[in-house]
Amino acid sequence: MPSLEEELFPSTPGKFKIDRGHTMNRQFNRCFASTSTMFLWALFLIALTASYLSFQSFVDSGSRYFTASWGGIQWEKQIRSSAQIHRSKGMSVLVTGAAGFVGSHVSLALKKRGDGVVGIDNFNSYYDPSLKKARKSLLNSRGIFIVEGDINDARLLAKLFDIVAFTHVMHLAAQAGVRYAMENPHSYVHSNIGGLVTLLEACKTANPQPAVVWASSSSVYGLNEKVPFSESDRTDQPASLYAATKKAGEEITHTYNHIYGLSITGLRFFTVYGPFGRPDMAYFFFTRNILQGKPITIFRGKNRVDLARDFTYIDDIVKGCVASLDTSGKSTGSGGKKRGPAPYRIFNLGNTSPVTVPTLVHILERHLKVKAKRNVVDMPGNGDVPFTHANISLAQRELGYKPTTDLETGLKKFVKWYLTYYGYNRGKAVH
Ligand SMILES: O=C(O)[C@H]1O[C@H](OP(=O)(O)OP(=O)(O)OC[C@H]2O[C@@H](n3ccc(=O)[nH]c3=O)[C@H](O)[C@@H]2O)[C@H](O)[C@@H](O)[C@H]1O
Repeated sequence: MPSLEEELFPSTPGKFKIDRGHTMNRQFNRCFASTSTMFLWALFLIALTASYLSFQSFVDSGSRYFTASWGGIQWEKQIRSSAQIHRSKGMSVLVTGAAGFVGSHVSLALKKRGDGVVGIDNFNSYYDPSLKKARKSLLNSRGIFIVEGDINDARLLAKLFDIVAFTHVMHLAAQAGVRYAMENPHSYVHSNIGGLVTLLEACKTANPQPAVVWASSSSVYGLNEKVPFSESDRTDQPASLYAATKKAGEEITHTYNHIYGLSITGLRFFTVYGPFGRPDMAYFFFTRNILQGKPITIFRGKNRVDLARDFTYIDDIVKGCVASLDTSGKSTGSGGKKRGPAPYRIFNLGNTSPVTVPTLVHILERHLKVKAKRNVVDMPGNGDVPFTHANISLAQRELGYKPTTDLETGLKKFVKWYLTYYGYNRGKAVH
């Protein structure tokens, strides 16, 4: 039997030099017995070549069609409408990670006061994407459009800056989570370093350049023992790859500020929690386990010392983010060239009152009215740090940042949201 290739390309040079025997020759002779058959074959080959070439150029010029669902007149219209500013001296902000925890809250706050907001999010499955879709629906209902795409997609970013002259970028897309970095180290490099550079390249090239405010992390303080943590403290002893990529982000943004005149503000968030939060964080999955009657594992530090975090409520973080955007100052570059010095700032956004993990569990038990099944173990060497504590005086001075929600109040709001969102059925959360 002739191969498919032989059937379609009977005149391929070389093919017919091979003597395939009598049967083959008979078929060949039958095929080309008349001129009209040959003509039809020629037409067929021309059509095949033409469609192959046009397919190739389609693939080359539009590989995005195979990887993402963006583009088109309707799509651009939605972006323009979402970016529209509805207050005087308002801004148009590109929010990366807009379907994420902090991203969705910041987007809503900006939109509420009349700023233009366009979101971008890749809706990855690091945690339940249905929660991200729910946040997206909420944002859509307030007139915020979220582009489904990746910050590593330079063509998409260029297109967005083509459509809208964003005045600001609120960069919150990242691979979060301290302990997951041991499982999937490359996802941290991909998002927190590769994605950041791709985004900064787009920002530096944009004309006008936007001011960039982005999420660093309290984890950059790593093994620093001087408390409370101040922005001028050592940050060269990260305890996890997550922390290392955030620290790298601070250095990378510095170079873009230095070379291209991008206005940069890095925000070191301290364990942010609240409604619509991240299910990979302890307060969130402790709640789920307590309601489901499952045990929770509480890590304990050296010499049986409790671990503590400067838990910071989402609304306080949002105020810090918005104030950072408002005070960011302008980028000075254009056409990829620096025209003068631009601001480079780093702020702690914490709560300034660390609470131990066992206390966090007590508060949850009280709000949930269910007793936790505790399993206390020594802190594994998984990237955790024993405590965090923010000095926020710089943010207070420069941004007017003043957190107002303590853990007791914040967790009460979280639990209320959790029970409304997931439901509560005799100790079983419905997921
Ligand atoms: O501020 C940040 O920059 C980071 O904050 C957050 O990290 P963390 O402060 O580590 O929060 P989270 O995981 O909720 O653990 C809280 C506490 O529970 C303890 N913990 C945790 C898990 C467990 O099973 N048991 C336990 O005791 C654990 O040892 C810890 O003491 C963000 O996730 C991270 O993305 C980053 O933004």
